[in-house]
Amino acid sequence: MILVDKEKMRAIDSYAINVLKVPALSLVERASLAVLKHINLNKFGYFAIVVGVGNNGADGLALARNLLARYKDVEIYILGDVEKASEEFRLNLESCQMLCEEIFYVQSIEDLEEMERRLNNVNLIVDAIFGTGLNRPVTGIYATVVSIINNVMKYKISIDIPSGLDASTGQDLGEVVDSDLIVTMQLMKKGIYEREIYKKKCVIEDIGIPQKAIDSVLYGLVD
Ligand SMILES: NC(=O)C1=CN([C@@H]2O[C@H](COP(=O)(O)OP(=O)(O)OC[C@H]3O[C@@H](n4cnc5c(N)ncnc54)[C@H](O)[C@@H]3O)[C@@H](O)[C@H]2O)[C@H](O)CC1
Ligand SMILES: [K+]
Repeated sequence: MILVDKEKMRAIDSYAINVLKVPALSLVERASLAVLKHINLNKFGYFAIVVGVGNNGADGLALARNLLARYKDVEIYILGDVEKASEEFRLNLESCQMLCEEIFYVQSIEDLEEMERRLNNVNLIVDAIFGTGLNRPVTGIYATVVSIINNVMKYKISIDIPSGLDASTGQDLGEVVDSDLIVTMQLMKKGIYEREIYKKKCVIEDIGIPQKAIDSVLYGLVD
């Protein structure tokens, strides 16, 4: 099994997008559908999607859009400054705004209290806060939200990486989302594989990153 650290994964993503011209939006969409296929829509109907403002969050918003497309009940919780959001995040947020009434920008203590209250009513929580972009300890409102998510007994899915885990070292950068399932994109991350508690609940999904991107970055194979 190929194992990559976050630097290598980000280099592969970048090669696919910038050299092989794979649209980033396509990768985000494929990531969202890769998670959707692991959700039993006959069993789960009321979702909380918790997003950061990077592309992990974009994956989460694309998943929210696909659930809303099926008239599922979705609440979206946004952490961070949307002004700093990625293009793929912004495009998916625009569509979610047309489909979803329940979009919450979590910034204050009152917002956190409301979130904690509302999470008791959903039956599946999606963690799309941080992926391979996590680059420092999780603190402040992010840490509080991870704790809120971990304290509510609901089925949880983490997109790509359980938020709080360093995808390269496997180090907990603060409290880590204690998800029931981790759907990691394209390649197994070293930080997951080296921690049995995460490895045993992680599935790998192909999101259409060309093998040529992987071979070029990992083995230097170029035409
Ligand atoms: N890159 C691609 O083509 C694809 C990526 N996918 C998904 O995107 C994430 C990586 O996205 P990125 O925007 O680089 O970073 P994150 O979304 O993981 O992080 C968001 C943002 O958060 C900031 N940040 C980092 N650490 C902290 C912290 N401790 N506290 C607060 N904020 C923090 C930092 O600025 C980051 O930029 C990848 O995991 C995939 O889920 C697609 O799946 C496929 C295409
Ligand atoms: K995540």
